[in-house]
Amino acid sequence: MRKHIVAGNWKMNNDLAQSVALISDLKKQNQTSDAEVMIAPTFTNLWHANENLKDSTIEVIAQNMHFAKNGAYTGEVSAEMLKSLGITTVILGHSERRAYFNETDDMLAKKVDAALEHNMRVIFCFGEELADRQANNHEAVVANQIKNALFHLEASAFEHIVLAYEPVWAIGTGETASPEQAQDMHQFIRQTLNDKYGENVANDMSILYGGSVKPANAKEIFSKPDVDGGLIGGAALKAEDFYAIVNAF
Ligand SMILES: O=C(CO)COP(=O)(O)O
Repeated sequence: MRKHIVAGNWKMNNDLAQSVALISDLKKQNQTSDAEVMIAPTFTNLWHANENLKDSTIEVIAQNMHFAKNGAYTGEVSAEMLKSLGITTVILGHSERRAYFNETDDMLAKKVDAALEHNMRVIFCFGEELADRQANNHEAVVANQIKNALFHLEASAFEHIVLAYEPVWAIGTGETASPEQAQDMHQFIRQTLNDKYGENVANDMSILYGGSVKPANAKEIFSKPDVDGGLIGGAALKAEDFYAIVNAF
């Protein structure tokens, strides 16, 4: 079902003490919007974060996982391991994973399959680079990222998927897509889903925008009809800023 979602991606930030402090600050915030709220701490902080937020309205989610059940994959974490902590949602395909850790569409398709096999929800990220947009190729790039990793799935699988459009040129740069650019792309994404799976899948899909969302610009971005929420990086590291965004709906 389509809903408002605001998810904080902590990336590789916050050691244990900082994470404990931020969670304590988050618990003091007041939510006035209907958004579903999530935070994605590092693997090392998942257990305590989840224990601390069990009775709260904040869901603790993972930033990544491997596609295999277990085995000789040094440094990796599986769906079963996440689920053993009570984590049932995972971010997959973030542009930093694609750029710095060579994650390909094929690999992401396997990760999506593994997450769904374990009854997990996936926040699937994609987005074009600056050169793609300058070459007016952004829609084709995004359509391919979605098709290559997700279009082998049956329509029913999309109930467990949230999409996150994050233009690479807007991540951590302070430069956001304009609300109109976000809306245009989100509409295109919904149309792409419609063409393949029909109206129900397209209309029910929650599509998040990510890339320099801040308290000052969240309201305008979230006011667009095809923007269902945000994936927040830098501004998710301060409880007040994060909740200003959560409450921007
Ligand atoms: O990559 C992002 C969230 O996943 C966005 O990061 P920033 O909000 O820091 O630009």
